[in-house]
Amino acid sequence: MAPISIKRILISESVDPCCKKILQENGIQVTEKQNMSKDDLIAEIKDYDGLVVRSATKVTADVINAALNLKIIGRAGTGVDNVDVDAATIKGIIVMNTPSGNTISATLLCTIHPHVYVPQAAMSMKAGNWDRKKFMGTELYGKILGIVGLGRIGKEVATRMQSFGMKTIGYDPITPPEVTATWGVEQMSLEQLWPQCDYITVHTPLMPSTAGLLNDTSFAKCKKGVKVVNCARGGIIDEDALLRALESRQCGGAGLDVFVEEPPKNHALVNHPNVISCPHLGASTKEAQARCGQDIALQIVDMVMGKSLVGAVNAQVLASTFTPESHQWIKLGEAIGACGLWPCKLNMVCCFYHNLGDCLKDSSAYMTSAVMVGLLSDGSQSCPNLVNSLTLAKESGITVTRNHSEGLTQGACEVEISVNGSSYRATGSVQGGVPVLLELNRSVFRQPVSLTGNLLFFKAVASPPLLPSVTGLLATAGVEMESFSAPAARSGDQWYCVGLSSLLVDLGALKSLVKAAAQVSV
Ligand SMILES: NC(=O)c1ccc[n+]([C@@H]2O[C@H](COP(=O)([O-])OP(=O)(O)OC[C@H]3O[C@@H](n4cnc5c(N)ncnc54)[C@H](O)[C@@H]3O)[C@@H](O)[C@H]2O)c1
Ligand SMILES: O=C(O)[C@H](O)COP(=O)(O)O
Repeated sequence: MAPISIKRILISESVDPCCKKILQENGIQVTEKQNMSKDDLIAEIKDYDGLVVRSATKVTADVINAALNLKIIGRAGTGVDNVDVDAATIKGIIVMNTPSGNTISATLLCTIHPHVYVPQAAMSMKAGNWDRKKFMGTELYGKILGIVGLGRIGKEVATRMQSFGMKTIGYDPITPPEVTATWGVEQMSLEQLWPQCDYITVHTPLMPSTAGLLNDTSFAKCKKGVKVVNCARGGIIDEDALLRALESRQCGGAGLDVFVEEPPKNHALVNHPNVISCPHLGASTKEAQARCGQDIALQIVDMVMGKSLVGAVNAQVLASTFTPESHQWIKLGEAIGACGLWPCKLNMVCCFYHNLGDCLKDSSAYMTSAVMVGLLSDGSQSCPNLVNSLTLAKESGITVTRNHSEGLTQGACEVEISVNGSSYRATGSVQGGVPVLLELNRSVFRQPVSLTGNLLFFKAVASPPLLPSVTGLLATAGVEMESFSAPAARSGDQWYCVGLSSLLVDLGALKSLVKAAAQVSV
């Protein structure tokens, strides 16, 4: 990827000092200013190329639009729900997080469970009491824990709670049941899960599909006295419904680290005797903060040097494609009303899913090879946000099957996408930190194709004059061919990939030579 010039960064929250140090050592000026009001931030942000935040800074569209030079928003932590990712993407601003930095700390907090009333007992003793009857707890041994969201934290919570003798069941729309079975979590539908649980803990991001996941209706399906934990994001458990359930004793207790409004103005939940709460402390350990601070600084430095783009939850992808059925060239960017810029979310793959899903479904447009490119660029197991992308894909009616089976080359991932009854398949892997495409719709490339830069994919009948014809055509369009990746097979319809100096303004120029085409800028 091309280097990005970042000269000045604003850190607007308490981020570990190593972050500032690493950035400065790499020639970036750093200003730290905490507790800014929205207006202060809007006035301040104008001068910076980068912004580093935690969860308290609300990086709204107003802030983003006031930023004249902003190129990167770094989240030293996991959740990016405080950043308007769409607004950033539309302005071409990369949003990146450090998704693994605080996993263990967050896990720690939610496993310190309200099974005994330790905080209340401690307060009572500080008040000079010795009350051994009041604080009767319950064992975890033999109890059933329902884990909603089986990603990084969900997995760590499961394995720890199993060590207390709990049976762990769960639900996740993306992490496959056979995967969670290997770490002892039996998956089932939420309908089946609610009535079985003695405890429920949620570990999903806050998204429209997870807001109010536990609500009046789901509480009613739970065992009387169920205990719940929310160390993920305020609002995943509906706060009003939780209060009602606590008051009716349908819910026997809650452990809350996060709130819809932080700090909460309404203290009804915090003050409830069966609630243990913390002021969003899931990531508040020295180790987690050091990791997140270091990770975000190094990720930014790597991006500035053009080495790699790690942790980006959005990426600017310009793509267009050709629909062979209608024999019409369409620019999908325009189809989704974004002038060729895909307003993607949670990795470029997600833009294909989330924003294109409806477009593809409704227009029965040809599923683009670009989709697969997007997938493969995130296709490695190391891609932390893939699960979220896949969630959104599913919501858009696109089925994605990922296969890391033994039949594949070491470390390779095969992706099959079904939409509108058609399937498309690609195989790729990550080599030297760079995602590569190995095979596209049965065209096996002679050399792995690096999925970086401006790429044109096209399907054409293999023939010796193809390369000179394409080169000539590109030259006429004022675009240089920087690389050419051909398939191993030399006959029939094959997929090719060409690295371009810039994307073609109009893919239609290729119409006379190719049967299908798509271009992306990664
Ligand atoms: N309290 C804290 O300080 C703290 C610290 C770290 C993370 N968090 C929060 O925890 C969340 C989870 O973190 P993670 O690192 O485990 O993320 P993750 O991306 O590894 O896992 C999230 C999981 O949720 C699943 N999911 C998405 N939609 C779902 C749905 N509708 N139902 C069930 N599952 C669904 C995803 O498929 C994924 O497996 C973060 O998004 C963040 O908001 C809080
Ligand atoms: O999503 C996260 O990483 C956690 O909620 C931590 O947020 P914080 O960095 O504001 O503590």
